[in-house]
Amino acid sequence: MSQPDLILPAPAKLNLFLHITGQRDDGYHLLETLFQFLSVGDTLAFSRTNTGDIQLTPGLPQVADEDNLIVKAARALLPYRLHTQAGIKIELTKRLPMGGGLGGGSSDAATTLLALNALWDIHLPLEKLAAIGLELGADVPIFVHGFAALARGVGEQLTPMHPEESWYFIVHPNVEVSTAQIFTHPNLPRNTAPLKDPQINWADHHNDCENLVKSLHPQVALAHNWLLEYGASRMTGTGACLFAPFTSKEAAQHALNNMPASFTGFIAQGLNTSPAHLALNAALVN
Ligand SMILES: C[C@@](CO)(OP(=O)(O)O)[C@H](O)COP(=O)(O)OP(=O)(O)OC[C@H]1O[C@@H](n2ccc(N)nc2=O)[C@H](O)[C@@H]1O
Ligand SMILES: Nc1ncnc2c1ncn2[C@@H]1O[C@H](COP(=O)(O)OP(=O)(O)O)[C@@H](O)[C@H]1O
Repeated sequence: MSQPDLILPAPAKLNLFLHITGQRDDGYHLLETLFQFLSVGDTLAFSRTNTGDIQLTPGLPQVADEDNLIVKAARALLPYRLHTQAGIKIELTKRLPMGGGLGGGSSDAATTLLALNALWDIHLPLEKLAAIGLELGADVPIFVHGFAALARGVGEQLTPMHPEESWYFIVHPNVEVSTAQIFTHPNLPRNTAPLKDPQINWADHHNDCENLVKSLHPQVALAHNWLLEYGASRMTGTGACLFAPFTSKEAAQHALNNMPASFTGFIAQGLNTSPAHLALNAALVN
């Protein structure tokens, strides 16, 4: 077996807070949310082919290949290839839970855009790559740009931020939350006042989806009640995962060791630069 041409991580993200400040005419919600990357994520290995097509191995059992955000991202770049016979084989190592609010699908899509932009000699600027990504999902641009940021609009207007790179304990209550269901629910709060000062201590803010998700999914409320014993903790995105910050890896590991068997969890470090960008830059230099 020959070695892949490029191996890149697709990191998870946390929404350290998530305010909903309004709704657009097309139904999409206006957000103010602070994104930070995590040191844990999926891994994608890319091998160039000259068959002109896109192969994904293994696919995801729950998602048809044509709906997989990896395949959709690769397809979106087909028109920009210099050579129509340029193809790609992508091997996916999936670690992130789906529908967990950790952005795994969006991150996989962004990593694919970054990789093929290089491997297919496309070299679009990141701004253009992020615009292509936004068509695939509201969270794709933050992963394409690769810096921790306060996101406004539907997640595409980014102001770089530098939250503390804490260790986190992330708890998955083992339920999957549908983003579309939360955003169409009548009880979702939609009128949090926009922040006046972008210098943010994230712990002072909140996640507008949290109470609704906990009322619809009691397992999330149970997990949160347990995690609150370890201090400030919060839901990420539209759930279901919850996170709590720790000052050391050991303290986060201690909480993980005490976790009830009905939940799953992991520890990870918060990162203000995406490991996908660090790995891509390192590969391009070598
Ligand atoms: C709210 C966030 C915060 O990170 O939640 P998570 O999905 O990560 O939990 C994201 O922006 C989600 O982004 P993403 O998961 O890419 O959403 P999309 O595929 O674009 O949209 C899924 C559905 O959610 C709704 N949606 C999404 C984003 C948004 N700002 N307003 C919305 O109303 C739309 O109804 C859309 O049909
Ligand atoms: N490569 C992928 N990885 C994960 N989910 C994907 C992927 N491609 C498409 N999806 C779809 O996107 C949905 C949201 O996935 P994900 O990004 O992991 O969750 P979240 O948006 O809650 O963080 C999944 O339930 C799945 O149907």
